[in-house]
Amino acid sequence: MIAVRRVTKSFGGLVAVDDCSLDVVRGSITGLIGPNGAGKTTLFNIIAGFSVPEAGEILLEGEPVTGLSPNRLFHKGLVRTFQIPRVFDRMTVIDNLMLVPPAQAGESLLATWLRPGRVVREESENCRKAEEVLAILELPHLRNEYAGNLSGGQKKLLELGRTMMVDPRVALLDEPGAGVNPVLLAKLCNNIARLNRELGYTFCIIEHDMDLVARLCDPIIVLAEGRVLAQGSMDEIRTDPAVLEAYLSRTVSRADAP
Ligand SMILES: Nc1ncnc2c1ncn2[C@@H]1O[C@H](COP(=O)(O)OP(=O)(O)OP(=O)(O)O)[C@@H](O)[C@H]1O
Repeated sequence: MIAVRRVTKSFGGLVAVDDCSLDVVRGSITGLIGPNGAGKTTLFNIIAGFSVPEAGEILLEGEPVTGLSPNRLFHKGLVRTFQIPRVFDRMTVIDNLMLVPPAQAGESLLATWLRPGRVVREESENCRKAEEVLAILELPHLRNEYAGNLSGGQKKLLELGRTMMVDPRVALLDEPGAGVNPVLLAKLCNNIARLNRELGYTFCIIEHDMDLVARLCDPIIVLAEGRVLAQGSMDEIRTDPAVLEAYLSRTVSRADAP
């Protein structure tokens, strides 16, 4: 689904992603893990068009997409969420969902005059889809709540819901579990697994919560210093000496820090 080929990105003298190549296989829930500063978010930003690499290439189902804007990639079915959910606080939950589908006729003043039937049809289809998403995520009771009043975990569910509004081919989730209470986390995991199993969504997930990774992800790709250090199942990763070394050395160096 996604091929990263020899991608490099630096900030000043610091090489954040270093000649990195990896694949996200169609239909998988691929985990992307690694110590702080390993380059995970930088790589996500490059894949989703928020940042342009100095070298290398990104392919989406074989098509070169390096440097395309997030908007163009969104239209090609690639969506991403953020560690801190980006929802519209002053809009209701249902409006946050209905706003997502691209190029709605109702956004054009001319279309509302010339093709009112089409605008109404699109809007009601959009509303039906949003209600369906709310039902799947078990959020109908929050339908008319302002997004700004939701808890952090509920916002993460809403953000997942926003990706579902466009039936993405692949969704990149940045730390979906961070700051989410255990009850909502279980719900979030169930939904990701279900979307993968029943609707065939491909996911690539950055996550520090190893329970979540073990529960959802296969394969798991470990990044360290901007490169792929290891990949495989959780059992393979857990016992890989290079992976243990990368995590342990970080823990030790942090413990040594003043
Ligand atoms: N905009 C930027 N300007 C300068 N340096 C940056 C920038 N973005 C990232 N970096 C640096 O690049 C390196 C990789 O950062 P990145 O955020 O991609 O790592 P990460 O694996 O996502 O870390 P974490 O798990 O802590 O989120 C880090 O050393 C970071 O300080």
